[in-house]
Amino acid sequence: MKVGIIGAAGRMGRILMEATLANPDTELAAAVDVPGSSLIGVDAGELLGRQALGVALADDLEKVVRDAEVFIDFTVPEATARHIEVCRAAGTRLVIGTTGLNDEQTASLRAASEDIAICFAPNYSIGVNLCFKLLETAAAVLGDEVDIEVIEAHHRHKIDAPSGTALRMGEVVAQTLGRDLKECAVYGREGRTGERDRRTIGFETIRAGDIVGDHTVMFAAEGERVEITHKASSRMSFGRGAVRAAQWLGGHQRGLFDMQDVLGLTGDSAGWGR
Ligand SMILES: NC(=O)C1=CN([C@@H]2O[C@H](COP(=O)(O)OP(=O)(O)OC[C@H]3O[C@@H](n4cnc5c(N)ncnc54)[C@H](OP(=O)(O)O)[C@@H]3O)[C@@H](O)[C@H]2O)C=CC1
Ligand SMILES: O=C(O)C1=N[C@H](C(=O)O)C[C@H](O)C1
Repeated sequence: MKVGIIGAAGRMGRILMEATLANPDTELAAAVDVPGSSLIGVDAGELLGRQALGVALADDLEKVVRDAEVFIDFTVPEATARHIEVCRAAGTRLVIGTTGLNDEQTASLRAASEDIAICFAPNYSIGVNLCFKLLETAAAVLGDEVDIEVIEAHHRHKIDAPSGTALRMGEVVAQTLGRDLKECAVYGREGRTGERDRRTIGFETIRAGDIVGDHTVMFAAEGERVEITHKASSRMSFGRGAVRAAQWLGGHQRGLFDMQDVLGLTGDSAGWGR
């Protein structure tokens, strides 16, 4: 399968190109980064410190959108919003890893999936997607008798908070408990906060050094607590998952999916794909 990478010069872009090259069933067919980048025109192989691959870094998805069967986009929300429209017009499939999309951008993604197949997930690692299922079980068993906090830590370069994964974890728990995350989320605390309301779900964010991505959901009762933790130690865990999603998307013409669909973990809890 011919795969194109958008945001190819970024932290994840480079990993995604390596993951595409390492997979015997995928071929790196295109690479795109931001217009004006000094790396435009450079061969993708050179970007990776390898021999030339014959794929020059393009400055606009529109120029190469027909060179690949599926594109993988890990960039920024404004760029992803445009890439969705370019792929929609060309009929090209899209795997999206970008986090921090606003409601309007998510709605346009949903609309585009009426014409093309899109996979949209805040985290493509197998471990985090397993954690989403474990969280459903924990929330269902522990119910309203516990205080729930989502704690995440990432590298100092991350520009959005809380992480997309933390928000999804909160959504999974809230939905299992019949709560609306928009109404019950508390983002950080400071000053005279008053006693904790048990129906809230708290979020704490750490940004430091080179942390790849840590997430913990704490269910704390009187006398005991349960913590479900995932720690990513390599971005390749996300890269391999996204390339797997790209392959899987090849079997679909249109529709909105997430990594739970790719892994066959789809249950009752709604992901972004439903
Ligand atoms: N779903 C998942 O599993 C994961 C999701 N992510 C998410 O992926 C996104 C990217 O993360 P990361 O790789 O660390 O970030 P980086 O900043 O390292 O990479 C983003 C790349 O996209 C480029 N870019 C910006 N605008 C455009 C544009 N209009 N067209 C093409 N390329 C563009 C940037 O260029 P420049 O820097 O020059 O602006 C940069 O090279 C984030 O939203 C992050 O949260 C990250 C890891 C896992
Ligand atoms: O920006 C990152 O690095 C990551 N972002 C994703 C998120 O926001 O959840 C996934 C992963 O934790 C790494």
